[in-house]
Amino acid sequence: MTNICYPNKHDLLSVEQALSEIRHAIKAITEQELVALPQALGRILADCISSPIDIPPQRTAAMDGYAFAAGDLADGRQAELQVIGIAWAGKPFLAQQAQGQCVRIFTGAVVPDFADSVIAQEQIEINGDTVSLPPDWQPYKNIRAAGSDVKQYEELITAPKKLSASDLSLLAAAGVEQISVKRKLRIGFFSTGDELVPLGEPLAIGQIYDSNRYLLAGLLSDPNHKVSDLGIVPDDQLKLEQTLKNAAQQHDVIISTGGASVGDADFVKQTLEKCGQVNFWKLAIKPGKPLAFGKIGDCWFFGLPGNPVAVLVTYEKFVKPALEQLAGAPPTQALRLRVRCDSRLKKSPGRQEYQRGILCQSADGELAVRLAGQQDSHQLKVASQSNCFIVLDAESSGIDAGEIVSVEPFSAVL
Ligand SMILES: Nc1nc2c(c(=O)[nH]1)N[C@H]1C(S)=C(S)[C@@H](COP(=O)(O)OP(=O)(O)OC[C@H]3O[C@@H](n4cnc5c(N)ncnc54)[C@H](O)[C@@H]3O)O[C@H]1N2
Ligand code: MOO
Repeated sequence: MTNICYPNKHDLLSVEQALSEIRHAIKAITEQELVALPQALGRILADCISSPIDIPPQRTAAMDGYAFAAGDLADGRQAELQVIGIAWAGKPFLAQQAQGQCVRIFTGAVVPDFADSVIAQEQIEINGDTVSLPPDWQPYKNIRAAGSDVKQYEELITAPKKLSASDLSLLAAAGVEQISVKRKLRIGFFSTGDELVPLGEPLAIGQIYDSNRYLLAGLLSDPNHKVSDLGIVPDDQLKLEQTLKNAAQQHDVIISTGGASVGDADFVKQTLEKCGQVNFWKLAIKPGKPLAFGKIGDCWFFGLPGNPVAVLVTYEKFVKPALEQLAGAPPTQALRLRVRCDSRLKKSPGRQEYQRGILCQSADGELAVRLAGQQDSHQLKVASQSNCFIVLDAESSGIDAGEIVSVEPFSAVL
């Protein structure tokens, strides 16, 4: 029998210390690739882009109506104008105009050179081929100047930025077809555990279905990721070592779940130590305490705990920001709200807790949160019913119903 030294609670790193360790360790990839605009949604812009053209390229009408030269008319007086042609969007009116004449014009059409004003059709009266302007007509209205959205050579989007639908629309308006983005991260993930069975097979006694790989596949779904599912690895140190070494050759990041704790079949931390380096292991967070972070060759490694809710929390708090940083994305942070909590929350001081909650908004806009259910870290149904984390500081010893708490809604970032 060997003497074993069990780590105690004083070995736990705080959430802030762990995030700072990750921030200092990880450097963004520098490689880029060109993609066509429709493929750029959600990708990370690598270089700033300037507009090759004015947007809009010419002066255009903002209303359906009539284009005329205000200088032809006496201020504040009713006026009759002869309609001499039509300017359509895409089919400009190119002929000359004489004093007292105007052109029928539609929204988006180029405003003829002679005109400096457009009046909306609701404001005029039509008499045959003339229109009469009301006495209160106003000059210089309803014309969008060339470049009034963006001037030629003006910067359209500053890099780095995760490209949104509005960004793609802006780039398309400027005629930009190819976009330089950061290359995708190659990410491999696997589950460890002799008890795990893939979907489609019957369960023998003691076995459970591997749910973590489906959780991770969903969490990792992002246009900046090229993800490989490496399956289930048994609780066998040699097999784990081989998997880690092979996967490290082909990926930027490997993520495992399970085997991260201190049981006799938990080999993740010691295997990481053998194949590479351990930057940290064991955090003052609940759930998610036995999280291992390190490196094998050039490949970053996250050994997440096996409990499914601990996977959710450690992915959101540590893996997600690490992947964003590695991918060269601008940093984001979870939106944190201070709201009333309608449940009593139990907690022992020591670890920062991410309890699963349900955030609601009343008809008058007031926010309140309640506990989604029991908080054991195997309870996936409660996680599935929740829509936010209720964040309790490490020192907190719980709260009474009615107190104000910090809440992080899922999928809301700043
Ligand atoms: N003596 C101690 N025991 C434990 C500690 C501790 O500090 N001292 N920490 C506990 C905490 S906290 C966690 S979290 C777990 C994590 O342990 P492991 O990372 O080693 O995870 P496993 O033991 O492999 O599994 C834990 C639990 O999760 C189930 N599991 C694992 N993988 C999957 C999967 N892919 N899909 C679904 N469910 C999975 C597994 O069957 C276990 O029930 O350790 C505590 N123990
Ligand atoms: O961190 Mo564990 O995830 O408390 O169960």
